[in-house]
Amino acid sequence: MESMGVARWTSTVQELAGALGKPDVPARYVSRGLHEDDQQPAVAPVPVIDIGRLFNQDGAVAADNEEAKLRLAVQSWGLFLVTNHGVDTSVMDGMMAASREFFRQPPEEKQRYTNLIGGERFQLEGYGTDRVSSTEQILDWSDRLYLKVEPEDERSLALWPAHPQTFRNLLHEFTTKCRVVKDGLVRATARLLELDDDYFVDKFGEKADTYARFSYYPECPRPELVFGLKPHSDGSVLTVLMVDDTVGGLQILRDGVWFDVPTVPHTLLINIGDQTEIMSNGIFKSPMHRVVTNAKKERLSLALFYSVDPEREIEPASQLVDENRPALYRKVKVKDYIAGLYEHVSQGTMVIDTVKI
Ligand SMILES: O=C(O)CCC(=O)C(=O)O
Ligand SMILES: [Fe+2]
Repeated sequence: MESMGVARWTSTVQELAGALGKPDVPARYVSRGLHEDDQQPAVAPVPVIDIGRLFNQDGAVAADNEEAKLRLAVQSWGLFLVTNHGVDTSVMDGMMAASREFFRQPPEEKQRYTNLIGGERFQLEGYGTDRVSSTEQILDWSDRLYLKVEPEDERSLALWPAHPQTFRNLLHEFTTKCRVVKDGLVRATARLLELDDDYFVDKFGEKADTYARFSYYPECPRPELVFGLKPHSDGSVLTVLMVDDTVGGLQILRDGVWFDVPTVPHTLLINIGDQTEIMSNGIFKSPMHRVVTNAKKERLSLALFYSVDPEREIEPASQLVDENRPALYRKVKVKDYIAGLYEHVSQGTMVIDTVKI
């Protein structure tokens, strides 16, 4: 479908934003009505967890306290901030600066990493816009650089920016440190569910894949009409997110109300993904979130999506299923789930609904 000329959308949002001389946006980007929900959202009081303490089982009292915060976080918002995470501030700042520099390059430089094969067939990895499957699809006000970072031997280094020169090393360093954060968090999550500590670590498998998504949100002349990213939940087990600390935009839905997610320099944001919701049999929910646009400032984020080996199947943990709480999700192959996710995201629907029993 996307290879049909009619569905193609070759201009990136950045080019479009740069070319716009008047305060308007093409109709294809308009995804909400004027004044639909124009009340200033409250800031979500999401927990801030010191994971140095959480992971340190020797300091039992301190760890208990952090574990209580984690329990609260995953049972309420499904999203939390982490400090003391072991990723050097120089790596975080360097990675953000290098990504900004990548997106600031002229279009022809970035096109060397294009996500369109032969100029038209969409592939997951590379630089460009999201997949455009039909002319009816409402588009998001963001460009992306999407790269597989794990397994390391499956990296397509040709699509990793060579400029700035620091980019590749920083991304390698960042993902190496974030892997430790992810492993510790899935162990802590398993403990909360009274599963073996390594329950999720083992589920991931040797061929588990991790994708990095750099999102670039240009200034948008009509932020009240256009989303940087439409409401969605992540298809991952969990997502580690590093956001611009100078401009907000991420919002989270709770009980039908949208809240701003706070930004705190040098923290990482963690959100639970659909694969955890399925494996925890719905005890932990994958939160709906979205990104709003900003009229005056560009914004950047980097998400790492941690997923189970695509060839494996996931289902609710048998320990979490009994006659009082039957399985709420059916077994699904991860590869099929993720393929469904891309389809649903482009149509603005929820893939998790397709596996609910
Ligand atoms: O840019 C952000 O803050 C969030 C990005 C996000 O939700 C995603 O990439 O799935
Ligand atoms: Fe997301």
